[in-house]
Amino acid sequence: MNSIVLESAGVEIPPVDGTGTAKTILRPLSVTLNEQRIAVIGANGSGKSTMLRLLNGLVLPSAGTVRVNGLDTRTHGAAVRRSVGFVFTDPLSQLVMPTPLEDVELSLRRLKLSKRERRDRAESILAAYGLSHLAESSVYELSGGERQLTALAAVLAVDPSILVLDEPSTLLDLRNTKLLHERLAGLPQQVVMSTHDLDLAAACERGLVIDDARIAFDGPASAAVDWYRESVG
Ligand SMILES: Nc1ncnc2c1ncn2[C@@H]1O[C@H](COP(=O)(O)OP(=O)(O)OP(=O)(O)O)[C@@H](O)[C@H]1O
Repeated sequence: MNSIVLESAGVEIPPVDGTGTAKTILRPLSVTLNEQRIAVIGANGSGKSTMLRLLNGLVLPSAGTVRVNGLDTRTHGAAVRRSVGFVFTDPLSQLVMPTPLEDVELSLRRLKLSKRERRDRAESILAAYGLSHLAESSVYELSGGERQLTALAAVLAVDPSILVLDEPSTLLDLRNTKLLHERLAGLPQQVVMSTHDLDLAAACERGLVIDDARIAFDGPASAAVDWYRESVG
C-alpha cells in the first residue's frame, strides 16, 4: 500500500520584489493519504492544484514536509517522480513530442526496452484508450479531450504506483468521461485527483474539500460531495 504523508506542509509565494508580505496559497496541512481513490474538490482558486503538485515535488512546501512512501519530496524529488505520475489539466503542458505514439514512446524511454518492445507497448496503451487511429497524428490536430487521454496514456505507460490527476475530465465529452470513469475504476494505482466532476469524486473512497487554502472537510467521498454542495448553498 502506498502512503503519502503531509506534515504541516504549507506553501507561500514570496513577494516578487522581496518586499511586502508573502502570499499563502496553501496553509499548513497534516494529512496521510493511503486510500486507493481520493478526490480533492472545492472552489476555483482554493488550492487544489497546489496541494496535488506537492505530492510529486512539482511544488515544494515552504514549511513542513511531504513524504511519499517514506521519500521526502525535497531531497528525493527524482525518485518520487518515478513513482508518482502526474497528469496536468492542460495536456499541452506535458505532451512534448509531435505525435501521441512518439510521446508515449518517450515516456517509455526510462524502461530498458528494445525499440520494438517500446513501439508495441506504446501501441497497445494507445489502443486501450481508443487512440490507435490518432497514434501518428500531430498532437496539435487532436481535440482537447483526445490530448487529455493521450497525456493520461503516456503517464500510465510507465506504470507509476501513484497517479495524480489534476482535473482529468475537464475537456472530455460524455463518451470519453464514461471511458475515463471505467479506466480509472480498473487501475491498480493509487489515484489522487482534483475534479469539478462531482460524480467522479463521489465514486472515490475518500474526499477532501479544499476551501480558502485549507482542508475544510475530510471524510468519505460521498459525504465530502454533500458537504461541498451544501457549503455552496
Ligand atoms: N506560482 C504562483 N504564484 C502566485 N500565486 C499562485 C501560484 N500558484 C498558485 N497561485 C494562487 O494560489 C491559489 C490557488 O491556486 P490553485 O491552482 O491551487 O487553485 P485550484 O483550487 O486548483 O483552482 P482551479 O479549480 O481554478 O484550478 C490561486 O489564487 C492562485 O492564483
